[in-house]
Amino acid sequence: MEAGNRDGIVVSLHEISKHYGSRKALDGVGFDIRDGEVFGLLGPNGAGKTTLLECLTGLRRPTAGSVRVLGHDPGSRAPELRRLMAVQPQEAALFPQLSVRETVDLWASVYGDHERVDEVLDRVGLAAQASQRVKALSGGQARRLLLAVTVIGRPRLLVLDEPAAGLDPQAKEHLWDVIRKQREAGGTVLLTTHDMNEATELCDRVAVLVGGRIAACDTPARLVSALASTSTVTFTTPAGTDLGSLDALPGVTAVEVKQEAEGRRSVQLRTTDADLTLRRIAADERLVASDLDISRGGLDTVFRSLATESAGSQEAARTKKEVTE
Ligand SMILES: Nc1ncnc2c1ncn2[C@@H]1O[C@H](COP(=O)(O)OP(=O)(O)OP(=O)(O)O)[C@@H](O)[C@H]1O
Repeated sequence: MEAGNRDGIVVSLHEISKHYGSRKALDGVGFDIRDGEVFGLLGPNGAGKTTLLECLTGLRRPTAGSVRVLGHDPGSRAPELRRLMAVQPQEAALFPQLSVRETVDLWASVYGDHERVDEVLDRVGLAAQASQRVKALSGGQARRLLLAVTVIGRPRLLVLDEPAAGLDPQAKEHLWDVIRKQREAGGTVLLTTHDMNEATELCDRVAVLVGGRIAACDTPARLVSALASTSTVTFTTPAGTDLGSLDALPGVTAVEVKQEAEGRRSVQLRTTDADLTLRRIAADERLVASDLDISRGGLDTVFRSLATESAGSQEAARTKKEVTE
């Protein structure tokens, strides 16, 4: 095992705050990332995700708190850390005149131990473009190349800021494959994403950052079972049907008519017991219900409620402060 992660902790953040003048971008953030985890950082625009990644990769110094990455202070720019942690570079780091293979060869030459160049090109979906010049690549292809140069040195920790942004579905598959291979090889991944499906599919744990604070941190499944308690049930019924009985069904918290057309009415219910609600609707002959459907709460439901709740409580705290001042 590598020095610095004997306790199985690759990243350790404790009470991190970062202020830009009077703006608090991060406010007492703390969590650990374990060896071999794919860890997702989620949060609405402006939540502080990039700032946190910058503190973690040594690009910024936090105003307060401590960061350890593989046993090092990232601000120290330890050469050991540069070898162990790979951060996806910006497009400006690429030389337009080089070919795709020459680019990856060049990055590989920096590392003593590295993956086979052709194997990595294949993994990111650029095998067919290996001889093409960088300047002739499309935006999505250039992002694949950036991913290739990030993983070529077999990093212990891979840090990716919104890696899926701007990728087509096939390129996303390649990205997910790269991330899964990193985990299979025993590596750790930290990524930010706005895609809840991606977070659910890929991440072992996620932290939801809202207004510079951690609103929740757990596995996607545990967050969903703890926080996304309601599901949506929809069905259609003949227009004019009496819907009065629906409110009284066990678990139902809201009933809404979504649409009425051609003698049919589309009804949507929020419920904490989707299976029971569905059975009762199907069994109620007066409803003549058809097109019954359930949409269970997922990580997107959790995300929306955490973002709204935290934004609401921060607004309330600000108002209270203004009132008392
Ligand atoms: N260099 C800076 N100077 C001043 N304020 C900044 C600076 N960088 C970020 N901020 C502010 O800090 C807050 C957090 O920004 P950050 O870019 O970390 O958010 P983010 O979660 O990455 O957002 P996004 O999802 O939009 O990329 C925002 O309010 C932003 O305006």
